[in-house]
Amino acid sequence: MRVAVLGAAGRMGSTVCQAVDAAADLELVARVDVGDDLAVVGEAGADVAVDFTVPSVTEANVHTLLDLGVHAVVGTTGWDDEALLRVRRHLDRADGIGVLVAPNFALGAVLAMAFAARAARWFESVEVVELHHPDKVDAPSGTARHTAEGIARARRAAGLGPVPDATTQQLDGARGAVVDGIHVHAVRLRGLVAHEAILLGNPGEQLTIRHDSFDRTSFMPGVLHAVRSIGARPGLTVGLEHLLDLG
Ligand SMILES: NC(=O)C1=CN([C@@H]2O[C@H](COP(=O)(O)OP(=O)(O)OC[C@H]3O[C@@H](n4cnc5c(N)ncnc54)[C@H](O)[C@@H]3O)[C@@H](O)[C@H]2O)C=CC1
Ligand SMILES: O=C(O)C1=N[C@H](C(=O)O)C[C@H](O)C1
Repeated sequence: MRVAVLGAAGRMGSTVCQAVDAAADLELVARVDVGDDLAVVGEAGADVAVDFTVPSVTEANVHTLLDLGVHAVVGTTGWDDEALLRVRRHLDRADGIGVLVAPNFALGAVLAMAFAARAARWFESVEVVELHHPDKVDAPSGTARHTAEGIARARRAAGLGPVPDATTQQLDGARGAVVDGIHVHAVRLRGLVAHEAILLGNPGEQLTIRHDSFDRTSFMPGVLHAVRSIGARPGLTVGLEHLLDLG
């Protein structure tokens, strides 16, 4: 299988290039970074392109890949419902092509999100705290947004109301961002890579579900699994959980 990497000079892109290079069944045929023409992906005969670029360009990259007939595995964050809908519509005209948009490829992070959604219906309170390196450009993390959305969906399905919160006075931002009714807090600290804690509370007890990526190699098994699987999954898939039978 022939693989192109977009954002190849970045922290994630360079790690993906190493992982693809080291995989006997994959061939790295194009390394693309800022200023390069995406046409090289088609010229190199790539079957799949992996995108770890920046939120401001990732959607345009995916549309170009679809025009080139190349499957896409996207780890870049910053996607909203409108952008996903535009890709879905484009896919209607791109027969047999698959696109995966996944906010986190670490298997432990995907499991943490699944566990949190499973636990959510049994707890009155829940908040999400994400902690990252300070070079990250978006907040809250894509993972935290996806986590909060999964929790909110599970709470709605169980008929739970809003989380309790008596706050009537606050400094702006003191209670974090609110994603689908769930409070999400973002920490940026030198030395960190990517971490998330989901705090679930009931009278007299707390459950904490925590995941830590200490190194970007943690994302590689999930990325390679997606690269190998996406060709058999036409259309748009959001979240690696759907490729791991956890969705
Ligand atoms: N889904 C997941 O498991 C993970 C997702 N991420 C996300 O991946 C993205 C990248 O993260 P990092 O590698 O840490 O960032 P980074 O800043 O180290 O790398 C981004 C790279 O994209 C390049 N780039 C910018 N515009 C481009 C364009 N138009 N075409 C091609 N390349 C372009 C930059 O020059 C840079 O080399 C972020 O959105 C981050 O949140 C990060 C880690 C894991
Ligand atoms: O920017 C990062 O580093 C990460 N971004 C993703 C996110 O926003 O969720 C995944 C992981 O947390 C690392």
